[in-house]
Parts: sequence; C-alpha cells; structure tokens
Amino acid sequence: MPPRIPVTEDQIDRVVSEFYARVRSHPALGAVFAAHVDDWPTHEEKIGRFWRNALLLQRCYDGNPMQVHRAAGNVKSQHFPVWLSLFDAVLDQELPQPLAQAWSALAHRIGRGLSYGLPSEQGAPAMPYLGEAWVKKNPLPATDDR
Ligand code: HEM
Repeated sequence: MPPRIPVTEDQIDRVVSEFYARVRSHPALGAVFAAHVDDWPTHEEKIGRFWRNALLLQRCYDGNPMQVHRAAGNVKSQHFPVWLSLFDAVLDQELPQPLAQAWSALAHRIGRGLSYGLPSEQGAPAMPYLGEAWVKKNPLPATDDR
C-alpha cells in the first residue's frame, strides 16, 4: 500500500525523538507525561509505530489511544492545542514544508477526535462524548484541517 504521507521512517524517528525531548521540559506538558512515562525509549518506540501506522499505513500499531488518554486521568482537552502547537513547531523544524503541513493536518484531525470526551480543566467535559458511531456518521469537513 502506498504511504498516506511520504515521509521516511528516519524522519518519523527524528520528529518523535525531538518532540518528546521538548515535551519532557515543557512547563505544562512535562508533568502530565511524567506521571505516566518513566521508560521514554519504550514510549517513543510505541509512538513511532503509531505514526508509521497512520502515515505509512504499516500495520504495526494496534493500541487504543482514546482509551489510554481517558484512563490517564490527568490528560485534559485543554492540553491538545498546546500539544499540537509544540508538535507543529517540531514538524516545521524537521521536515520540508509540504510534508510538515500534511503531517500537521493529520495530527490536528486525530487530536480533535482524541480530545472529544476528555474532561476539561474545570472537570466538565468540553464536549459530550457521543461515541465512535456518531463520530463516523458526522465526519468533520475536509476543509477544516488546521
Ligand atoms: C494528536 C494528539 C495526540 C496523539 C496523536 C497522541 C498519541 C498517543 C499515543 C499513540 C499514545 C500511546 C497509547 C498506547 O499506549 O497505545 C499516547 C500516550 C500518551 N499520551 Fe498522547 N497523543 C496526543 C495528545 C496528547 C495530549 C494533548 C496529552 C496530554 C498532555 C497526551 C498525553 C499522553 C500520555 C501521558 C500518554 C502515556 C499514557 C501511558 O502510557 O499511560 N497525549 N498518546
């Protein structure tokens, strides 16, 4: 199967490693991750498989990020814009523009899906979680990628 976005495995590894290096020292995100991840090489290896699955359509990741984020307890919908802007900065640094833009659009789309149903900082859900079936029946407009 041809890749969805033609990045190399090497580029994926560089983006993942630079991104989590910045996450670890980030004033807001660092503590959220520190509560769950102490083996960073294992985490990064898993995230690398997640992105190879999403970008290159290799079938190498079969986890459930939605469930993992909900179970984490300290991952809030407000973290997503922060996470995504940090991710965009790394994409811009590591990749040629067209690739950075395409990967960014996909990350924003995935992030929107993952943030549904997570509690907001105030404790109330930012949006009611309507379930996978509803999300499938009501796709987001393709023009609203970023
Ligand atoms: C587009 C945005 C995001 C993507 C694509 C993403 C993807 C993932 C994936 C694939 C995992 C591994 C799940 C597994 O164990 O199989 C994960 C774990 C995790 N994510 Fe995210 N994530 C995103 C946003 C966030 C945000 C905004 C936060 C909050 C700061 C966050 C915090 C975490 C934490 C703490 C874990 C580790 C949980 C654990 O190992 O117990 N993520 N993420």
